Amino acid sequence: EIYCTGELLRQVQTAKLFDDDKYFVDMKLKATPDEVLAAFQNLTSSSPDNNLKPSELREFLNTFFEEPGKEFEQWTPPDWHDKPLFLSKVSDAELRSWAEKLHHLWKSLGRKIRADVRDHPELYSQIYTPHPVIVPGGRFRELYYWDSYWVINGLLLSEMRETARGMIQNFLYLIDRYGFILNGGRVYYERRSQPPFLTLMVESYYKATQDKDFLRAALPVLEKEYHFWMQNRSVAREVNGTVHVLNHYSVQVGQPRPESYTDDLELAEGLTEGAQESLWAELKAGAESGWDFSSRWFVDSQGGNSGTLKDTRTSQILPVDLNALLCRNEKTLASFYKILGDTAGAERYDRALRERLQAIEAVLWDPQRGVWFDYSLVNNRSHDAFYPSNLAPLWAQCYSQPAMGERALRYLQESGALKYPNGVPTSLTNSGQQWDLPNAWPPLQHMLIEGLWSVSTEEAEEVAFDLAQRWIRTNWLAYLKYEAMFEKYDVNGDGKPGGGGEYEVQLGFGWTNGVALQLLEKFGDRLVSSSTSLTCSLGVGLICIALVWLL
Ligand SMILES: OC[C@H]1O[C@H](O[C@H]2O[C@H](CO)[C@@H](O)[C@H](O)[C@H]2O)[C@H](O)[C@@H](O)[C@@H]1O
Repeated sequence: EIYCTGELLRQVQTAKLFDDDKYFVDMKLKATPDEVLAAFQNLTSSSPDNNLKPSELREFLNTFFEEPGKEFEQWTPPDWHDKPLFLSKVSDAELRSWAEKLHHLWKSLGRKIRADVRDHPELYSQIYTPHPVIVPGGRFRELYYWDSYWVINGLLLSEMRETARGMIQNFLYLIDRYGFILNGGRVYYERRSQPPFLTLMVESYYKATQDKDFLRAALPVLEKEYHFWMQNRSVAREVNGTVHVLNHYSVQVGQPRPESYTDDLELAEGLTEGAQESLWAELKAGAESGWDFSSRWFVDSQGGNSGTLKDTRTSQILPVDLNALLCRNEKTLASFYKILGDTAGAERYDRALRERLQAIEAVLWDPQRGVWFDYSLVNNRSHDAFYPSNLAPLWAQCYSQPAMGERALRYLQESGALKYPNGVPTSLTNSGQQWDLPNAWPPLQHMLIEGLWSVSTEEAEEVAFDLAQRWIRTNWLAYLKYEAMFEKYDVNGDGKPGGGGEYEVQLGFGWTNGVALQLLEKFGDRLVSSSTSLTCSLGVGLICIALVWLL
């Protein structure tokens, strides 16, 4: 009550005292929850209809709440240092100096939670975690689960191993406490997770440090998270007499999201109570997917993949990327057991991996189109729209025949998604939602580029490099214009931040910086900052060389 549900939350949010509903639920209490609720009850019982006027609510908040941000103390990552080695891999001088600036940004995104949050958790929506974190930035003041994978990879390139290790330890702590990892570090995120990337964070850390003791300590906790997904987020499907188990996002909480309360309330206006509850649960499942929100989760009355936000049915879709991610988790867990010499453990996850592969190929792989599609449980058929997530099995290396990789490349080339100057859009549908055209998101670009690179043919590697070049160029151009990094970008225009959805585009930005650093490190010997040279990289060859020479 107060931060997640109840009358106080309802009255404050519907009075729209702040531009963003997240503001109120991030405020700190000045008195105990009981005292605050009793004072509220007192006031409302003496007001007409038990409703306070906006001015009374404002006064009430001034008395009992502090502005957001009081939960952190000043902190600079102690392992930050000038000139990490990877910078020397970036040949283009302008990109190298920009990479240095990105490396500096970790200092402004670092947060340490005050001990008072640990000692008086009832006064905060912030959840205490023992180690400092790198946050996404802007309105996202707290840690976020899947964002942290790209942040940690960036930190490891920046040689900030202590900070990366601390972030992983926070997640292990959250699993011990909740049985799974929350969407983000606030009490209002307590009932949902996000794409399960912790095992891969540990893999990145292990690759950088070879620390077997850390791996040994983490492994039982990683297994616990894996079981959470298998026990609470799985569905069985029979195909040709064989039962396959696949995973989906699902949250059984039929109330508006506290941090976007009025959006959810307004969207559900006019629906029956049951339909409202089910829509709110589906929106929360959408948030759990990390793709909040997208036409990808729309299921219309005919069972097709069109509609509006009101048609969100996330739990009714078996998503390609979630299953590819779990497949990669299974492979990685098996490899951890092998490293630690535990053959039985390795065999357990090798078996899970074999079963996953069969399930993905039976239910999600489309042999005609040569790619993987999300599967709808509403009418037991695929949703064949384009999403970069359709190629996630490449990134996870979760497919049985090398030819499938080449076919998926062909699918991508024929999809129309490669025609945009700044990267691959999240979908080809402009729904006004932020996980749709024209937005392109850093994690999706990175997974696609890595996936194509892993196909290992010259053609696939060239497409991967070309996408990396386009992405770096748009990030860099936007940085030149705004001196900022954004959570998402527009696939059109010259360095244009993304838009749409329920909040303003945010600056900072954790995963964007992590992805840019990874691409700069991987392709640093070839990436260029100027558009003349970009045309060269796009294959205009000799004419281009002559042009550069003339200029
Ligand atoms: O407040 C609205 C929603 O905001 C978050 O989602 C978006 O930002 C996250 C942090 O960068 C990112 O992980 C997610 O993919 C974005 O869509 C939050 O995670 C949602 O739960 C929340 O409802």
